[in-house]
Amino acid sequence: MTSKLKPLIGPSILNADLSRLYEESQKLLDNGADYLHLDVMDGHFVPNLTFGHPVVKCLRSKIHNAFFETHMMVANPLQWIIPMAEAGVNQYTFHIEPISNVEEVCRKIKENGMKAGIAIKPGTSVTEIAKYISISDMVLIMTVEPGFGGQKFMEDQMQKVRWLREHYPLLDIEVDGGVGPSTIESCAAAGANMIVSGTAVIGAQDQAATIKLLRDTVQRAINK
Ligand SMILES: O=C(CO)[C@H](O)[C@H](O)COP(=O)(O)O
Ligand SMILES: [Fe+2]
Repeated sequence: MTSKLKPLIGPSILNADLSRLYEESQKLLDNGADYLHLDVMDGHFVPNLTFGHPVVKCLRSKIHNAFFETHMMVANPLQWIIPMAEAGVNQYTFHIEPISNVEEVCRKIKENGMKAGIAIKPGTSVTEIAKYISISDMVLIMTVEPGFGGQKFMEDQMQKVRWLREHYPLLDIEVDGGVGPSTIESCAAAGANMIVSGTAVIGAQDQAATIKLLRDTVQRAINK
């Protein structure tokens, strides 16, 4: 069967040496990353703080061509759309849990030239997000509680990925949290095609080989 689904690997720089954000990001791209997953936390939606649009803008000034996804773990996603678009973000992925205006947020993201990704935490049902698929470009199923890198992969979230893939054969489905060589088979078999991997890629002896392994595993599952 031919399919338009592509395996895409987007390393997260959350657990990298952020004093060397540009060097670490460029190294990931040189080692085969398809996009960069930039974790933005506001200390409200999640109990942690990372960085915001000023830092993304600085990174964009040094890396011109790569696809930037910001994973917005923020209480008010509407607030940061214009600053992130101006900073050069390509895809703005936000959580539906804290808001009731998902349609408005998706519309504004697109009006500002970005793709709209919608995300759910482990405790949120997949049916909650399914109603917004037609107005979004991608769905992110979190496989850890958002807030910190280096946590254990939650296998029970794969039922959501399976359900989505069954109902939406060509949807871009992303998984994020605890994903690496030991958990990629499960993600790929369930139907995820966009793979965020932080600790496993950043800490790998051979980043290029690890990224390739993740991509090849997803490609094999797509080919089945
Ligand atoms: O959104 C996140 C945490 O909220 C990160 O993207 C995620 O945790 C990636 O890091 P790791 O692969 O180390 O789990
Ligand atoms: Fe993330």
